[in-house]
Amino acid sequence: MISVDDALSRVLALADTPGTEIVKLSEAAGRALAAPVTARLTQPPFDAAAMDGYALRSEESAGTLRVIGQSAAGHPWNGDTPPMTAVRIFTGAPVPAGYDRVVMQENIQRSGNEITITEPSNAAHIRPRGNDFSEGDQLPAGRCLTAADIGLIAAMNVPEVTVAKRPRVAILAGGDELVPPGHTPQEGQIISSNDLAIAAQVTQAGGIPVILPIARDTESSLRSSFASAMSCDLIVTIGGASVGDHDLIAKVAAELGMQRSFYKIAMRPGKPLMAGKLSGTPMLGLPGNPVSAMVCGMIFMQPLIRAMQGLTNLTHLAKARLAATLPPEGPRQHYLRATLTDGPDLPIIQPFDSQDSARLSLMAQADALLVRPADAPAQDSGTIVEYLPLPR
Ligand SMILES: Nc1nc2c(c(=O)[nH]1)N[C@H]1C(S)=C(S)[C@@H](COP(=O)(O)OP(=O)(O)OC[C@H]3O[C@@H](n4cnc5c(N)ncnc54)[C@H](O)[C@@H]3O)O[C@H]1N2
Ligand code: MOO
Repeated sequence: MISVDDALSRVLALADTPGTEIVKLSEAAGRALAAPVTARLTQPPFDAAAMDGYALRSEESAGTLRVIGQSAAGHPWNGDTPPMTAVRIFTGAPVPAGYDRVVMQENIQRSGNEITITEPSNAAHIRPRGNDFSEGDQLPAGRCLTAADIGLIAAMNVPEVTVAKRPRVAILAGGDELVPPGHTPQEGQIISSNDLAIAAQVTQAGGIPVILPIARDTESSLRSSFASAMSCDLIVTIGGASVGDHDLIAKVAAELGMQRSFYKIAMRPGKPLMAGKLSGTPMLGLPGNPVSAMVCGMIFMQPLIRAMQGLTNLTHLAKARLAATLPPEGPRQHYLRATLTDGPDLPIIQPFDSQDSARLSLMAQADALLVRPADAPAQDSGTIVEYLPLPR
């Protein structure tokens, strides 16, 4: 069995260079920027007032000044600025040439057309031209566009961006026991939840989930499901990955010519994970236990979907102090469902007593996956350990 790190590099190696498309800025939030954005102008384009007040010369600020006009946002003052004068100015308006300070109106006494400063200060209250960015400045590709990015690109006067196409991800759940939510299960049947949970993870990672009808535990049913999955950019199967008589994914995929990258990894939960390519399309075979499927979805599938959009993966392990004593770990890297509470220096992490990979209720309550390396020694309560935060 290969390690989790080795498996992750092999999974990421399945990603091709993403296809791109151009979208309007109003459609671009959350998309992966695929080409750098270059500012078409300088911002602010002029020295701008940062306060409502009066523009004047610093060296004349002790005297009485004559107000000769006004500069408002969108309506600059274009007249002269002779000595011992000031211009009424509003936030965002251009500071007329010749002046080097804006004094807030609260700090000025005005009588008719004359002002005197009542509370001197050295603050200029001017945003210099180019203070934010300059024409030609670039926002680099390879980032998932945030609200702030969208605002910045708009301010750069760029109305459209080149983004990676969202990968379409076929989700193929199978099992004779499964019926979709909303149906009344007959004897021996359960509700299919994995396909929907994995679809939600696909969406979170920027992909488009295509949930296929639940396949039966027969080779012909799986073959026809694979056939409908082939139009997608990634095929994710769930279940049927283990060694039972009805676990047919590996067999059918192999018969269809799957180029297997690996099958079975030193991970708990998630041992029967498989990965490879089917007719050039990346394929991941997730285990059927609901928590195993989700943990593998988070550790392998979501990074792959991000890589397919040209995004680098930032899996930050955070640190916490153990609230319990843990026994020595086995030969697989273990991801334990756990809760987090505030602690004096680091958060306190408490793994659930049950780590049954079928218990979705505990997965939904968990704040974190406590990551224990394979063969880790026993650890006392209070030891610093690493965890992956779960999305909330
Ligand atoms: N003899 C062995 N048995 C098992 C091994 C092993 O090494 N030797 N590995 C165990 C591990 S670890 C896992 S994980 C599971 C994975 O098995 P499969 O991927 O073949 O999954 P299934 O057998 O199809 O299902 C397992 C479990 O999950 C339920 N399930 C499946 N699909 C869904 C779905 N869409 N929604 C909700 N629940 C689903 C299914 O009913 C089973 O209860 O194998 C162990 N066995
Ligand atoms: O790996 Mo299985 O995924 O332990 O339940």
